[in-house]
Amino acid sequence: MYGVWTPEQVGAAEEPVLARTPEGALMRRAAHGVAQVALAELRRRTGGVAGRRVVVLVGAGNNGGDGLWAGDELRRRGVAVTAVLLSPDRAHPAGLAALRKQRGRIVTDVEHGVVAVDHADLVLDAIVGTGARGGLRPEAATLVDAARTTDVPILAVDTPSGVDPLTGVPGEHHVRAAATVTFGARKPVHVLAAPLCGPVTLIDIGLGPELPPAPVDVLDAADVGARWPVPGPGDDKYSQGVVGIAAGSRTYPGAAVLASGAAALSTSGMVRYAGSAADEVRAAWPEIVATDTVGEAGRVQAWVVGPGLGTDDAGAQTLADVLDTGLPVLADADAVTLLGQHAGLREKAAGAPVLITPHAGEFARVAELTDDRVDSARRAAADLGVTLLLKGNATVVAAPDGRVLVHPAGSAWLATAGSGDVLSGVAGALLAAGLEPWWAGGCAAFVHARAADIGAGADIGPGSPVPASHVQAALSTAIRQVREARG
Ligand SMILES: NC(=O)C1=CN([C@@H]2O[C@H](COP(=O)(O)OP(=O)(O)OC[C@H]3O[C@@H](n4cnc5c(N)ncnc54)[C@H](OP(=O)(O)O)[C@@H]3O)[C@@H](O)[C@H]2O)[C@@H](O)CC1
Ligand SMILES: Nc1ncnc2c1ncn2[C@@H]1O[C@H](COP(=O)(O)OP(=O)(O)O)[C@@H](O)[C@H]1O
Ligand SMILES: [K+]
Repeated sequence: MYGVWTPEQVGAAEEPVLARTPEGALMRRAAHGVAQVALAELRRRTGGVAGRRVVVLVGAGNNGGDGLWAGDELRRRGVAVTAVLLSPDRAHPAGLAALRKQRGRIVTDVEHGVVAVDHADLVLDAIVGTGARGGLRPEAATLVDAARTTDVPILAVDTPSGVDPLTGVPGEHHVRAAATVTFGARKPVHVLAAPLCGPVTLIDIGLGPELPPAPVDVLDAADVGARWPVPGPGDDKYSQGVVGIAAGSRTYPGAAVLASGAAALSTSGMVRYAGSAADEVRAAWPEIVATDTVGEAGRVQAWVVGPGLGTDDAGAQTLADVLDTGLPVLADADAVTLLGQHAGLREKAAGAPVLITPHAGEFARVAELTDDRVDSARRAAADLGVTLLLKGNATVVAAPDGRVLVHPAGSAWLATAGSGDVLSGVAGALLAAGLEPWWAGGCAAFVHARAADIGAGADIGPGSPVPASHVQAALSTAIRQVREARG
């Protein structure tokens, strides 16, 4: 597990470190990290460094200072460095003097900057970092667009310019980095907009002791593998936690098959299905015990309710029935919509071990969703008194006590119909096995995204579209992989 800190928290942690270190030392350390990664990128992409062309886009703040000092170091290694100053009068004075001394080329107009970008082997984006406010200004936007048009690789300094460091929301013009070098701590943008950052290298600048507890956690494979429920010698089919699935309908039997099958693949105990798609579930998964109603289902240790359920009175009654059991409940899809429609159902859910899993549209039915997805999820979880998993390329899981984790999917192959049904089955199985909702949501999101990459072949190559039933089929491999990763 690793932490993510807000730009504000990182800024506050920097202050005491700046106060006890020689002036400029922190920036030099940061810039050294940038230069090292830039040299590695040049070697990897062009086979060498001497004579290679690097263009540094330099903003007026300390982010620009990082870029200038990195340019100085690259010059010393024989790289042809051009710095494009976006605010020539305000460029970091010491960094600029250092680069001039190394006979770096300095350009102060956008036209020449665009020509330099066109001929670059690598661009360093040092336009703006944690001090970003609003969308990129016109000159910066022109240069960023030029880099995108020529398809030159961009190494982002701290954060990709034009992407909000706190929310990860990209402005109209923004950098899409091939890689990012960040300092002191990872920031939300690195996990909320991971595809715009590329692989992120973290440079230690000594902030560790000054940082507060991380407001956002990111799970790794070992965290998930260590918690995945597996049977022990004394277990039987009941003792591992039986999961009940109340999903699907005559119109949407597929949701029931996808959720139930995913649950069966996620734990080795037992899955019960209750609903009007019992025939379809039995046909696809003979090991699942299927009945027509929740009342007939027999004992379970957690319920999944909602996928393909319908939002009519019968759906509302089913949701009420499972909430009344007091067992852990995973409420997805139509169950989220029903929670939005009925205050009485929200009351039943509040304070109970409930995990709700809305996509953005469903989220808006239960709470306000702003650009700040982490803050929105945290507030909604606290207000509703449930754990909330907000779906998307970066999944956000928020507990009512304020804990938040983000899982960056890595690819977008999950953007396919029915994949959410698979997630609900996985998370429900984990709830039944006794994981608390926050961990169940986080572990399920991790394995789900891994299964999509395996199903798409994105783990071994560029990948190809993967239907939800193949995501479901890849769950076993994904679970084996996380179990192999446990410490
Ligand atoms: N502190 C430290 O010890 C360390 C800090 N470090 C580095 O400092 C960075 C933070 O530096 P920072 O605070 O100077 O802010 P920064 O990101 O350069 O941005 C401010 C400048 O950008 C401009 N600007 C703003 N918005 C803009 C936009 N949309 N489009 C275009 N321009 C925009 C804004 O202009 P203004 O509004 O003033 O006109 C101002 O000039 C941090 O990310 C890390 O890289 C490392 O060296 C490690 C040690
Ligand atoms: N662009 C994307 N990148 C990665 N994952 C995505 C993307 N879009 C959606 N997902 C994931 O795919 C799943 C879709 O769930 P959902 O919207 O409920 O679909 P359905 O209702 O069709 O099953 C969620 O797990 C979500 O996080
Ligand atoms: K930047």
